[in-house]
Amino acid sequence: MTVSPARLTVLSGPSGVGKGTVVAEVRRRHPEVWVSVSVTTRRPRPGEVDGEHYLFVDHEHFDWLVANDGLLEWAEYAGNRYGTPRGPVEEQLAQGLPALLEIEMQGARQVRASAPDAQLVFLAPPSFEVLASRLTGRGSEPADVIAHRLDIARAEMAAVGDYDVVVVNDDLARAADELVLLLTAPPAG
Ligand SMILES: Nc1ncnc2c1ncn2[C@@H]1O[C@H](COP(=O)(O)OP(=O)(O)OP(=O)(O)O)[C@@H](O)[C@H]1O
Ligand SMILES: Nc1nc2c(ncn2[C@@H]2O[C@H](COP(=O)(O)O)[C@@H](O)[C@H]2O)c(=O)[nH]1
Repeated sequence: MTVSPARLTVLSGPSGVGKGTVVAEVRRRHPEVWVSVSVTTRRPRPGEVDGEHYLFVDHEHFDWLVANDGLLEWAEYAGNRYGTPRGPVEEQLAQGLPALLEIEMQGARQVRASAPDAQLVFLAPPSFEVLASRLTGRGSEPADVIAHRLDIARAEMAAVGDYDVVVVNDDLARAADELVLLLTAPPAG
């Protein structure tokens, strides 16, 4: 895969749309694609590995990272906090290599404000009903958390105009194809 010159790409979209699944498919095809590992105060789900899926930290550690400018962006989402460690992303970009963040909307807006050249990609579901069924079918959250995430999803879907590109995740292979193209496209301008 020939990647574009140093470029920060943000993949965002409602919980359950398939961001993690599409990124995993892209990395299955192109293991060299570098994806940031976020910190979170959320508890690990069964099967999630510390340092691989997330860096799982307590609230004190998260506060310390915020106070010491250790996060490129961070947000509170559905009762937990999530953030992108600044150092690894800056090191990647400083080497002229691309970096991919998989984050929610508040964080995407912060990246836009601090890095206007970043490419913001919105992963959209084929319909709200499909989104609800994917989130429920994943079986990782109780019903009240799913309802909360779907409420947030309504606001996120309404903000699609904030993004540079929309990729519809109806078919996994095609959505992955589109993300690969975006990661290899030269920066606009
Ligand atoms: N194109 C697709 N077709 C059918 N099912 C899909 C597709 N993409 C993802 N899924 C399924 O949808 C569910 C949610 O996917 P995933 O966990 O990747 O979403 P996510 O956007 O990363 O969620 P979160 O933001 O909560 O981490 C999973 O069960 C996954 O297998
Ligand atoms: N602003 C940020 N959002 C992030 C980050 N890492 C993940 N996320 C997003 O949080 C929600 C919930 O994730 P889940 O793993 O609990 O389902 C989802 O939209 C993620 O994309 C981050 O570093 N910053």
